[in-house]
Amino acid sequence: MSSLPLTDPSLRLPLVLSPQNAVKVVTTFTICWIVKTAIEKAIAVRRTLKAVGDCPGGAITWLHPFRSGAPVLAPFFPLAGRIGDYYAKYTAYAKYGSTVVSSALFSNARPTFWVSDAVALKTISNNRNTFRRDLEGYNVVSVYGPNMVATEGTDWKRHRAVAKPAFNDANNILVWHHSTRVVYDWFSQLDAHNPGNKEFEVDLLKDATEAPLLILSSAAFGRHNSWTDDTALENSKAHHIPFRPAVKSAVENLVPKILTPDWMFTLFNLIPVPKVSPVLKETRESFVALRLHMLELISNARDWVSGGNAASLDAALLQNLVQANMAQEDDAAVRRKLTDDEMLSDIFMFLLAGHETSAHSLCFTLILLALYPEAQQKVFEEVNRLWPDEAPNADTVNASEYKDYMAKLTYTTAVFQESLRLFPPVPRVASPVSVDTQITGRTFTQNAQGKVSGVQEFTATLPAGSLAVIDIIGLHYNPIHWGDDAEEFNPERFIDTDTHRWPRDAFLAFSAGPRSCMGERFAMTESVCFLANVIKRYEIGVPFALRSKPFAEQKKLLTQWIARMTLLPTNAFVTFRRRV
Ligand code: HEM
Repeated sequence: MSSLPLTDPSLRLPLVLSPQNAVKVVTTFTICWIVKTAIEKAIAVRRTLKAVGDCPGGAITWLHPFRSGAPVLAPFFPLAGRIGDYYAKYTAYAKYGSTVVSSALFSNARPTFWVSDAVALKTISNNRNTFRRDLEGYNVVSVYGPNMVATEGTDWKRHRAVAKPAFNDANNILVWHHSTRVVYDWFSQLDAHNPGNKEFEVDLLKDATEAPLLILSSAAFGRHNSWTDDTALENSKAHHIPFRPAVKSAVENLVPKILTPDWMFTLFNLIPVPKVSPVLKETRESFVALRLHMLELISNARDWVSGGNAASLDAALLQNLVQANMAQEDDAAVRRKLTDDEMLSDIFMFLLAGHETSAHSLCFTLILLALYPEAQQKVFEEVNRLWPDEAPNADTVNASEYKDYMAKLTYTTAVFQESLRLFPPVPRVASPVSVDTQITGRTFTQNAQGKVSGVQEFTATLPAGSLAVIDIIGLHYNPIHWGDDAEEFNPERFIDTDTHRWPRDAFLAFSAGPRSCMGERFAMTESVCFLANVIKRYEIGVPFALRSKPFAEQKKLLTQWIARMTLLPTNAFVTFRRRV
């Protein structure tokens, strides 16, 4: 009997794969892995959709709505009107006939509840033990370290306790004073370039967004820069990028900074690539320069405090942060102590939170006043009643009367609030759910004219681990709270009368509850002061090129926005003409 010829090479296993076979094996493995992952995900998503129970919706959201890619892809995805679409406002809720709708997040099969109901949102905002902070989503604002916005629990309380006392009445007086100074400084520039009462075009993003930064730098940090003068306070050794451009550039380039690993900055510096290398270089340099500027602010403030001059430092916020950093002796002070990183990061966070939000809101408000001349006329008449002659300028203003001014500028305030309702700078906030809980939503029917009927309460059960979305823009367009004309600009809705009290709980531009905006009074004061002064001096119009277009087209174009750190208006142009 002959044995098998085991030594025959044709019968040996191919221990070394040929390149073609290797490609085949890798491809097969990859396909198997993709199919397996897709099946697992599909099963997990199905299970998640069951977990959302009877809550209307039950859609799949493909992108995590609060991670870096989401705002960038927002103009294209999710598709128009779908749950998660930034521009859908209330459309998705109207589609499902419910103020709370559910979806399953594909990436991690997380049940997600989108909420546009004032009652449910009050529960969410006030119950922070159940509805937590989405800390991972705030990594983007923690480039310099941990800060108030990106912490919770005792750490957050410590940050908040240090900063909060600075946002008092005395600070609002400073805010009014510096807002007047900054706005008059701007007027001198505008008038110098546009003498007489010739009508001229203003690029609001370029020209007006500096104002809140200058006001914040002065009233919070004691840096009294002017529009043209960036160098007066510069200590030339360290910063070749002055403070204002450094802040602006850092804020604008925050997302690229977070998404780009350090080695890429180095690589693109060594190998210059057109368009990429210059942006990365500018990003890196502005963050370095801003750090140096903030350290300089801190160092000056420390000198003041240790020299016993703290009380005369007209920057309460900076003073509080620095004192909390220097705290050493008694227990109470030590409990409030801020580390160097925390203090630096809080300063950056305030520059970020207190600048773009107000700046973009002012752009939208001026655009709305250009589009609605009747509203502009009412603001003008109100301001004229307050200041029948000249409006007080930086030298003549008595800022301690700011409360009286604010009380008399109710229509101007209503215009700004209506602008915040229509274009909330922070359109949505995420809140992970820590334990099984319930919220009250409402089902309804809505006819083609937008009329709502048949409103009925229902209970949505949110399992632990799900995500609640505080849908500020959805809430602001909810007709149950704001009426059938919720899409329209109507400042009167913010004015209380004997028969109408505007729905406070349905206005979340500044959020609500313990994590609400610390700078709300600051922002309202600076914005009302800014608007009153601008309208007293100038008549605002729509850009020349749009004058022949129908109103709907003008409105559509001028109010376009994209989602960035805050809602960013993309066609912020108006005309100014000096009133005689
Ligand atoms: C129109 C202007 C403003 C709007 C619409 C606005 C809106 C908001 C919103 C919605 C939040 C909550 C964000 C979240 O939970 O993720 C917030 C938080 C905050 N805002 Fe504002 N803000 C404005 C101006 C300001 C100003 C001028 C300052 C400071 C000078 C400021 C300081 C803060 C701080 C420190 C927080 C964090 C509070 C905390 O986490 O406890 N904001 N703001």
